[in-house]
Amino acid sequence: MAQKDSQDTSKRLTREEVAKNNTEDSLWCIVDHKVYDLTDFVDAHPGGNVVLQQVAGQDATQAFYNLHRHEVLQKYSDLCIGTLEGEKSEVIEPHPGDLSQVPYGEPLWLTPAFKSPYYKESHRNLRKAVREFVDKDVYPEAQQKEADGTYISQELTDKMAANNLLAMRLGPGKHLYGKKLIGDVKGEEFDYFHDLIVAQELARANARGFQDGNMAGMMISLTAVRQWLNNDALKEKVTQECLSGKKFMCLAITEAFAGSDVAGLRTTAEKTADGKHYIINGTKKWITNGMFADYFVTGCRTPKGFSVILVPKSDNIETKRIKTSYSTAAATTYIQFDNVKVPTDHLLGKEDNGFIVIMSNFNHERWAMACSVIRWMRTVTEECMKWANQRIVFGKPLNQQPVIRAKLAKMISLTEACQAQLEIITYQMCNMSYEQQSKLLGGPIGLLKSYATRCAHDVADDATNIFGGRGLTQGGMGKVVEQFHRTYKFDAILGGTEEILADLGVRQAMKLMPKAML
Ligand code: HEM
Repeated sequence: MAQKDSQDTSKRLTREEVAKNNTEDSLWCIVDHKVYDLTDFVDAHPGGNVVLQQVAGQDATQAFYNLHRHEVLQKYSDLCIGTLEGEKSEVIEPHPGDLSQVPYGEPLWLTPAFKSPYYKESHRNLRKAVREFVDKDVYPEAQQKEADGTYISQELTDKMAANNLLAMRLGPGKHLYGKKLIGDVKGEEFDYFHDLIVAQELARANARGFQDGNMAGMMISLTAVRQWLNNDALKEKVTQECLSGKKFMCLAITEAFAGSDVAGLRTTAEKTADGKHYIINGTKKWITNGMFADYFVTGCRTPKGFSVILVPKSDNIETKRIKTSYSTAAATTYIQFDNVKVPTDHLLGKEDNGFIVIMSNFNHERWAMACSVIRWMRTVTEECMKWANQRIVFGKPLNQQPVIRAKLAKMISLTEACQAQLEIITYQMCNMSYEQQSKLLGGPIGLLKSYATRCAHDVADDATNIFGGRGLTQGGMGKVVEQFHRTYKFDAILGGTEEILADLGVRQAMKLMPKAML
C-alpha cells in the first residue's frame, strides 16, 4: 500500500492507484481532481467513518460538495497528497481581496463590463484595500468572537485605528483631513460612497454580533459629539482618544421605558445649585458596546425637554451584559446611572433641544445600517446561488427546480433594488450640506432602511427554505443563512423600527405637500 506523502499536491497520481487504496489500512479518495489520504482522518471525521469507507478509492467530488463547504478542504489541505495525472482542479480557490465570480455576488458596479456613474478610481482602490484587510485581519477574529461571545481585541482595534478605519466609520469630515487612507485615498476626497464601501466591506466578515461589537457604538455617537459638543477642546480630546482606539464610546438613548418614543425617556439630568454640573439618574437598555465604553452619549430629561450629554465612565455607572439573539461580542448592555456628576460643558447642542441632535445624527446611523443589511442580503443570495448549483437532489442540481429559481429571482431583484435605492440616496448625501441632509433626507433614509429590512425578511425566509435543515444549523453549509435568519431583525429594530421609519418617511413627505387637490 502507498505511504502518505505529506502535502505534496504536485505529485501526479492515477485513478487506478487511487482505486487500490480502498481499505481501512489505506483510504484515499478524490475531490475536485485532487487526491486525499483519509487513512488517519477516518476516526476523527465529524460525519463518521462509515461514509468515508463507502467512497474509499473513488471519486467523491459530488458527495463532498453536497455536504461540505469548500473551506473544509482548505482547512484540511494537509490531507491532500497529489493531483490526478492529466487533470486539474476546477473549483475556484478564493484569495484575500478577491471579487466573487458568482453572478450577483457583487454589486453591479463591481461586475465586469457593467458601468456606474457613482464610483471613481479612488472608490475602487479603497474597496480593494478594505476587502483585503477584512479578509485577512477582520474575518478570522470576527468568526472566533461571534462564536465565543467575547469582545473585539485591542490588537485588531489598534490595526483598525492605524489604517484609519475607525476614523472612516464616522463618514466624511474634517477628522479625515490630512490623513492618507488605505487604497491611497486622501482624507479630503473621502465621500459617502467611500463610506458606503467601508460599511459594506466590513459586513463581509459575516458575524452580525461582532459587526456591532466592532465600534458600532462609536460610529453612532462620536458623529453627534463632533457635530454638537460645544466644548471644542473636549471634542478634539475624545475624538483623538476614540479614533486611536484607546477609548471607547457608545450611544445611550433607549430605555426599558421607551425605545423609539424619545419623549418617554425617564433618565433625568438636574443642574447643581451652582449651575456647573448635571446630576444624572436613570437606566438605559440595549446599549451597543456599553460593556467596554469609556464615554456614554446619553439622552436625558431636562426641565423643559430632552438633552444629550457626554458622560465619562465613573464608579456611579453600573453596566450589565444583556444576552440577545446575536453574539454577546456586540457588548449589548443594561446601564444604571446613580447620581452621576458631569460638568455642564459636556452638553451637546442646547439644553432641552436634544431632539434635533438625535434626529439629525440618526440619518447616518440608519443609512449605515441599510448599507450593511443590503450587503448581507447579497451574501445570502450568493450562498443560495452556490448551493442551488452544487446541491444534488432527486438526481439533479437544485437549480433545476423552477420553484428554487423563482426564489432566487426574487432574492436577486430585492437585493439589486435596495442597492440601487441606497446609491441614489448616497448621491444626494454627497451633494447636500449637513443641514439639508437633516431636513430633507430623514424621510428617504427612513424609507430606505425600513424597505431594506422588509426585503431582508423575505430574503432570509426564502434562503432558509432553500437550505432546509442546514439553514437552521449553526456551522456547516448553511451557517451564513442560519445567522442571517436569526439576526436580520437587529437591522429592522435598532436605530428606529421598520414601522416608525416608514411612517417618518410618509410624515415628512406630507409636510412637503403643496395645496394640490384632486
Ligand atoms: C477531504 C475529505 C473530507 C473532509 C476533510 C471532511 C470533513 C468534514 C467536516 C469538517 C465535517 C463537519 C461539518 C462541516 O464543517 O461541513 C464533515 C461532515 C460530514 N462529512 Fe465529511 N469530510 C470529507 C469527506 C467526506 C465524504 C467524501 C463524505 C461522504 C461520502 C463525507 C460525509 C460527511 C457527512 C455525512 C457529514 C455530516 C454532514 C452534515 O451534518 O450535514 N465527508 N466532514
